[in-house]
Order: sequence, then structure tokens, then C-alpha cells
Amino acid sequence: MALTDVRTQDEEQERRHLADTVRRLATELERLTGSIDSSARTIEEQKEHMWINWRDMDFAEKAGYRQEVDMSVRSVEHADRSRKRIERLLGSPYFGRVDFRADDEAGPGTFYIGVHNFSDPETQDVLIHDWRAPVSSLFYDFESGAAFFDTPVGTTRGEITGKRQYKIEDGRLEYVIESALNIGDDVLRRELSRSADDRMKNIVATIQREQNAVIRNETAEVLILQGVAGSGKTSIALHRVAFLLYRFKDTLSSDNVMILSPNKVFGDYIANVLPELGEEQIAEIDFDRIASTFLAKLVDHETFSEQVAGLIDHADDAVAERVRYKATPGFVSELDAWITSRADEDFAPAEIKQKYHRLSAEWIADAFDEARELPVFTRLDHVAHRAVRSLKHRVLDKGGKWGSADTAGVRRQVRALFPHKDAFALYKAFYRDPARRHLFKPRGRKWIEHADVFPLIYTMIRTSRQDGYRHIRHLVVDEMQDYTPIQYAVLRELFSCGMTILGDSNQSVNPFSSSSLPTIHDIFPEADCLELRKSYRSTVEITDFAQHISRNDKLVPVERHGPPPRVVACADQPDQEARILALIEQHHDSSHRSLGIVCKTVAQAKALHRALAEAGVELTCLDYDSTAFAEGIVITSAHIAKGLEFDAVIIPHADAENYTNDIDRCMLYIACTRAMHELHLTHAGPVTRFLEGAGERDGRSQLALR
Ligand SMILES: Nc1ncnc2c1ncn2[C@@H]1O[C@H](COP(=O)(O)OP(=O)(O)OP(=O)(O)O)[C@@H](O)[C@H]1O
Repeated sequence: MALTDVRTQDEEQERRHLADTVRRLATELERLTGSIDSSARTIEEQKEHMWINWRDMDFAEKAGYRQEVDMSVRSVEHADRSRKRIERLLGSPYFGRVDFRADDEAGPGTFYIGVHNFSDPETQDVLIHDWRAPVSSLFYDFESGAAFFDTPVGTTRGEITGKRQYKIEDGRLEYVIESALNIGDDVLRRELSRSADDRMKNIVATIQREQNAVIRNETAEVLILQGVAGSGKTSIALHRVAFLLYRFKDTLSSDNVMILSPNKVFGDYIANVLPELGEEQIAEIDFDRIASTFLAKLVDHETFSEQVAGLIDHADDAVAERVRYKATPGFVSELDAWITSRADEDFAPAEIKQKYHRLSAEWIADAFDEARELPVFTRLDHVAHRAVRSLKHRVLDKGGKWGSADTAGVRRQVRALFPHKDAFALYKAFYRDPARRHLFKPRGRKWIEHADVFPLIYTMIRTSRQDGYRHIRHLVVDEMQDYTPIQYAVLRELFSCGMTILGDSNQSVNPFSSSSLPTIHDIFPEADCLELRKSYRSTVEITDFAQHISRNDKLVPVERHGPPPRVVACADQPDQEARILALIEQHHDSSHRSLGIVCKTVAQAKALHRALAEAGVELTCLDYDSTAFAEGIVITSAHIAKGLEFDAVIIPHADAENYTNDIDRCMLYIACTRAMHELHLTHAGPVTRFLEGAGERDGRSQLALR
């Protein structure tokens, strides 16, 4: 046991307690396995019986039998979920303990805290408390002394007389420490110094107090979380989902929760966290998918990555102006007001007739007025529906015939009373105003720029009733700074549910189309806004270095040290590749597992990928089409690396030409803050001004340059 400050006698007791807990868990696992096996056999028998006797059964018997089988299957599924939880607990039954004496009780109770609840099957005593249970908040929120926790039936007050933290792996006690303070710094530092596994991990054992406040916030319908790079925003959002699923288990299931992630690689990267916490993985969506769902049959469009690549490579002023205009809150209000007034201003009631029967302009105006709450195209459908019904009645009453051509004829006439054929036509009409004409530049009749994608979808939603995602009751929006007000307007229309919206205004990577925190707050004025300032991911040296690129006075790094970042000057491109190969070699010899080579653009990443692969390096290139995160060495762009992390990071092409403007600065900042333990930057030609005076220089190569 490497780290222990618990006295020998207590240590012995702890070992005995662990052995006892593991024994009870193993017994329960055995019992559950036996019961699952026997239930599975029963189901097989039930099915066989049903199969043999199916013909002789009447309807009620069949229904009864089916119900019986369904019930057995459900109970096996339930037992199987419990079995998985016990299996998870067997490796590491608990990570914390709180000794708490409630004011109205004589002696202290001992509460062990783990990833799930576990009760003694015979006595029903709770042996392990789920980290989300009310009593467990004592562990996260208090030091020793007076403390309280809230339960659904009231507040329990008392005193914490002791707190311990454990590291148990494969059922073995690695260490136990007495931690009067909130989640001891030693344990946190140990956790942070570990090597990055391939995917994001749960952090239940070391959740910090400020993070716990976000996770356990159950009152905010919409919660906006602004947090510095590496402050645990994404981890916290996923733990919050797990908490809400536990707290509202009777009304909320994983099917009702969705995460809007920036790309599929990120989605894959975070996919382990909820299953590790014993919850089902939740569904994911991204804006690209929303775009294709809406526009698939209507119009082709530039993709988001094409827009980003275009703007990073060569920022054309006119394109930039269009993107910028459509990314303002003012644009949403303008478009919204314009859409709203179309019904009043453009609808021209007139008489319609079919088979010598007429409906007057007044009749049409009344029918249109009647449905004023509906979006305009749904409203027109309503008028058409009523008109068809009325005329059909009259025709049939007079002994005439009514066919589908008559219905279509009436519909056509009603539609003709409104000058815009569909949402796309209406959206285009918005730009007929001379002041706006230059702001819409479709390339061809059926192809729009990415900047028009969400304004058009918004127009579609505001003009025809959509089903949306009604079953979703909670939406997590990650990288909030990357979405424009019009995208938020689309989200608001599609998801009328609780939301956790998180991001960092210092990490906006979308040229001319990012949203600031005040803008997002204006869109969700009802939201609770919380902030995380402590940064956990990187060593102090890496964090200080990144601060040089983009200063954030609010950021507080966790005290953890490592080698200073190195800026390696190279004589030319071949020399740069050679230096990168040497750094990769060095990485292979180190204890680090993951290495990210983060370029400014995907094109640069692809070119370097080719060169390194030819030199025999095994590595994965992640681009906008990638769907899965990869282990080992990854090469990608800053845009795609956002949200990911690596033990070590190499940033090639850190020269003055490559990193010049504010967008580049942001890309460089994001690339640097992906590193947990080590950071290297290479450049051929003068170094970018963003790195002047930062990091340690590589003397040999600087000599080579001279
Ligand atoms: N309380 C904690 N205990 C242990 N590790 C933590 C804690 N909080 C955060 N971390 C670690 O810090 C790293 C950063 O977390 P995460 O990716 O959730 O941060 P983020 O704020 O979303 O980062 P970014 O915005 O820079 O992508 C992860 O490795 C995470 O496990």
C-alpha cells in the first residue's frame, strides 16, 4: 500500500471490511447468476409449451401466456442489470467513507460510497451507498465538522467525525487515506497524473465541491456551464445526466436524454462514461445530422467542415460578411419578425370555386383567421381542409361526384393565395429586400452555403408544424460557444425540454460564427449560469504556456508539475519531419500511452499523416468523416481535437505564417490545452508571434537555423 496515513490497526480493520464486502458481493453474484440461469430455462420451457399448444389455445390463453413470458423476460433483464452492477462493484466496491452522526442519533453511522448501491440481501442493510444518493453528498461537500444533507423528505443535520478515501483495484486495497479535507489533493493529483486511457473515464471518486454543485443541481430547467479548458465540463455534464437519471428514475430514462456533440469522434470518445456509471448510453445527435434530416430532399448544402476549411484557408470578405451577419442575435429577430408578418402581409384571401360551387373571400379569410396560432403553411393546410370539406358536402348534396382531382384543385387554389410556394421560397424572398440582397449567394438553384442551412431550417420549423424530438426530456449541448443564435433558435423549437449547455468562450473555433456567453444567456434568460475556473487536465507548466497564447485570469490550475513545453525550431520542412519522428520515438520509450499530433487544419494533418506513415509510423488520422476515436498515436486538426485529450501533444507548423490571426490563435490555444503531461511544438521559419517568450527553446535547432 503506497499511500496510507491510516493507523495500522484501522488499516487491518479496513482490509477485513473489504474482504467481508467482497465476499458478500461474490455470494450475491452467485445467487443472481443462478437465478438468471434458471429463469432463462423457465422462459425456454414457457416458449416451448406455447409453441406446442398454440393451436389449442383460445385468444385469452394466448394473451395470458404471452404476458407471462414478457414478465419473465423483463425480470431476467432486471436481474442481469443487477448482476452487471455487482460485477462492477466486485473490482472496486467503494472509494469513499463518511462517518456521520446525525443530531438526533447517539452514535455515528458509517457510510461507504461506491458507484452503485448494494444492500445485504438478508438484512437489507445498505452496505454501499450510490455516489448519487443523498447521504453521499456529505463526502463531496463537507470537510469534518458540522454538515447536512438534503433528502426528498427534509434535511438531516449532524457532524462528520471522519472521512476516508480508498483506491481499490481488482478487489485489492491499493491505498486508504484519512481525508479531513474535501477530496484530498493527494488522491486528486494521483488520479490526474495517470496516463490517458483511450476514452473518457468517470471521475466519481474525486468530484470536487464546485463540480458537485453542478452535478446535483436539480432545480435548473436550463443550466449554462462556462468552464475553462480542462475544468471537467464534459465529465460533469455526463455525471449530471447520471445523477438526474438516478434522482428521477421513475420518470426519466436514458431514452429521454440526448447529447448534442460537436462531431462523431467526440461522441465515441465520451461513450464509456455513462455505462461505467451503470447507466445506458444515451443517444447522440449533431447539427450535421439535424441539417440532413431537414434538407435531404429539399436542397444541397455546403457542409460545416467545408465552411470552416474555406474560412481558415482564405477568408473572403464577402463570405465572411454573410457568415457574420447570420451569426448575430439581430439576424434571428429580423428573420423571425419577417416570417411572422408574412401571414398578415402576403396572404390575399379570394373567392375559390370547384364544380360551380364557391367559397367567398370572407369565408376564406375567416377560416385563415381561425387558425392564427398555427405556422403559416399548416394554417393554409387547415383552410384547404375546411374548404374541401365544405365544397364536397355541397357537391354531394346536389347529387354530384367528388374525386381526388377536386380535392387537389381546391388545395391548389388555397395555396395560390399565398405567394410563397414553400419554406425555401419564403426564405429566399427574405433577401429580396435591397438592403439584404448581397447577403444570400446560393451556388446554383438547389445549393446553399452553410450559413443559410440553419436559417432555412428555422424558416421550415416556423412555417410548418414539426414533430421535433418530443420524447427528449433533457438535452446536453457541448461546446456551446460554437453554435450561432439561429442554431439555438432551432434547438429551442425542436427541443422543449431541460438542457445542460456547456462550453468555453475561450475555445471558439468557428470563424465568424461563435456565440459569447452573454449572447447564449440572452437566448436562455431563464437559465442558471455557473462557472468552473479550476483546470484539471494539464500540468501547471502546460497551463502557463497556454496562458501565454490566450490569457484567462480566471483560470486556476491544479498544482501538478511536469516538464516545460518545448518549442523546437527546425531548419526546414524535412528537418521538421525528422524532429517529429524523433519525438514520436521518444514517446514510444516513455510511459505515456496516447499522443496527439494536432495541426491547424485537416489538410495539414493529412499531408503530415502521409509523410509519417511513409516513414513507418503507425498512426490514425482523424478527419471530419471519422466516426471513432483511436488509441495510440492520433493526428488531426485543432477543430476536431476539441474536447479530446492526450498524454502528450505535438503541434507542428507553429510558424508565423501558419498562425497569424485571431482564429489561428484560438486553434493554437485549443491544440496546446489538449496535452495532459507533455507538449512539444515544432516550426520551420520564424516562430508564430503567439509563442514569443513562451516555453523552452530547443537550442540545437535554433543553431541549425542560423
Ligand atoms: N474532479 C476530477 N477528478 C479527476 N479528474 C478530473 C476531475 N475533473 C476533471 N478531471 C479530468 O480533467 C480532464 C478534463 O475534463 P473534461 O474533458 O471533462 O474537461 P472540459 O472542461 O470539457 O475540457 P475542454 O473544454 O478543454 O475540452 C479529464 O481528464 C477529466 O477526467
